[in-house]
Amino acid sequence: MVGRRKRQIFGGNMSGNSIYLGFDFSTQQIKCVAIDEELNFICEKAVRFDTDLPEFKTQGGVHVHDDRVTVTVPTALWVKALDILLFRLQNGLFDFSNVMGISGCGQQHGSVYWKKGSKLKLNKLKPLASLHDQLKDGFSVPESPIWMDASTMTQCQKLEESVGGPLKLAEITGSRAFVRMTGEQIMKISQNDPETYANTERVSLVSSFVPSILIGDYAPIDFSDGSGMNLLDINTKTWSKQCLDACGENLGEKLGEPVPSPTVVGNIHSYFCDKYGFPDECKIVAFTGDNPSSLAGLSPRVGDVIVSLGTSDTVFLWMSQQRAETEGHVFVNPIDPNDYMIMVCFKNGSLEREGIKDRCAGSWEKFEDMVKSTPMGNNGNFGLFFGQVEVQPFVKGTFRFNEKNEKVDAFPPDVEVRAVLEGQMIARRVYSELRGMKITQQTRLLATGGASNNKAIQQVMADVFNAPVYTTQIADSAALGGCYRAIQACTGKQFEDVVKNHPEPVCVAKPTSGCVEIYDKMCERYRIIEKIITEK
Ligand SMILES: Nc1ncnc2c1ncn2[C@@H]1O[C@H](COP(=O)(O)OP(=O)(O)O)[C@@H](O)[C@H]1O
Ligand SMILES: O=C(CO)[C@@H](O)[C@H](O)COP(=O)(O)O
Repeated sequence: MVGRRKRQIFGGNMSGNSIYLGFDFSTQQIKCVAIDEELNFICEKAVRFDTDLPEFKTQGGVHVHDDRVTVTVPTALWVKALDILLFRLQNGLFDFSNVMGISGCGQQHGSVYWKKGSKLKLNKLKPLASLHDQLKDGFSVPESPIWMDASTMTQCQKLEESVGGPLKLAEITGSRAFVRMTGEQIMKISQNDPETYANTERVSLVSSFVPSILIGDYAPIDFSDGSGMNLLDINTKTWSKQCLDACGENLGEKLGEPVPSPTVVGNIHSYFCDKYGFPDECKIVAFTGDNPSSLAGLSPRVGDVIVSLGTSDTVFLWMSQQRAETEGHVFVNPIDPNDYMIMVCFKNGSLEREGIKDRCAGSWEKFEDMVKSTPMGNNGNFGLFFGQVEVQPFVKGTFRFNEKNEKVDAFPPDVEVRAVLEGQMIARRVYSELRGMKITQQTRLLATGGASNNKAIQQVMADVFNAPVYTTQIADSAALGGCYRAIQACTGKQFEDVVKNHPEPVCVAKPTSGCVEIYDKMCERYRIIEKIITEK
């Protein structure tokens, strides 16, 4: 929630102030938050892929292919979801006529392949037909590869070799090669299906695909989400020729020029004015990645560390300097392109917790009680749960060790629920520390995402990191970040001025006495266990 939630009803903008919308196209759903320039909350709406769009047959928002490593989303699903979301807002009597700016974000790394001729389709959108009917045949690759995909090991190797190794690639693009990165995904298509690649006139990220529909033309990729592609030189903020050449012929032309994140990319297309009542002058601001957008939506203080618990778990912070590492990622900062954002990402987040909740507890309430009933350190039991191949370590499977460090096949339910939380948070801490994160007396952990209001998760996080956990009332900081960034770019205000009414986060969990000794040792143990399971 932003400011005081004084106007929760649609059409609540009685003052006639300018309204700003923030969209979040994340893994399991799309969301929209509306606020005014003073940051008063107006409304929010969501469309969930599995339940609201069952015809696309997604599970957890995605299609996992038979090989278990290819993971995609039908591009047309996102197109249909956008119309449904706007229709739901309209049906709730939301008045679009004061919307002066829109921005937002998309799940990172996912790519969209526009077929030759699609630019014209975008230009000519007509309000009498749906977006889906007009655009569904506009994609040369109908299933967009997304961040959960792990099918590009060969391409990772090739890209690293082509620039002189993993560290060199990290120096140029902010990350060594990772299977989910967009450059590697594009390389796979250009190698395996050159005809389809040649028939593609534009490659968008999820984050540049949505504003392309909104302006009815190809919208540029922003520097911050562009940093998650292994293609952008984060030092010069231009595409790296070496990387482009390794990934596909004429790739620069298919990507278009990247832009700073706070850039107005065009006015809204008449389709949206005629159908929903947006004003002609409504500006569309470049969208960015969902994690960079959360950085904006949480408006952190120096030293704050953000822990996002969505489908993926990520840990990130704002940095004014960066150093290349083979762990984690450096992105160009979404608010100030001269600064950076440092991040580590874990694929097995909410879906692993949810599976164990279903199997061992039945409800989140029971899950919380079970975690509370077990001691910090779980009496020496340690578990790592990788239902999908993890980002780091690059491993799949379930690994349970008892207090004698013997491998066991199962834990009692209450041990299992604590084990998943401790194993996850310890891995998040170890990798954040490898990436240079330092917890000091001043550090606040700002928790966000679907799982961030779970009391047990908050407490385990506070104990493992030895830092207090804070939340804000709107858990969807990514969509909110879209609103803030829209105000920043549309009004030309400094970001600090935009967020001056941003509500102070509230402390929800403090470290328990004795946590340091327990979890410092468990972090050491994690490193040993990780070696054992990766060597195997
Ligand atoms: N009370 C809860 N405790 C823990 N996790 C929860 C709770 N409520 C929802 N979640 C988790 O939140 C996840 C969705 O988070 P969200 O940030 O909305 O995802 P995304 O943005 O990736 O689509 C779900 O997969 C679910 O497991
Ligand atoms: O791959 C990454 C970040 O590098 C993921 O964090 C995606 O950006 C998906 O985000 P959520 O849907 O889990 O928020």
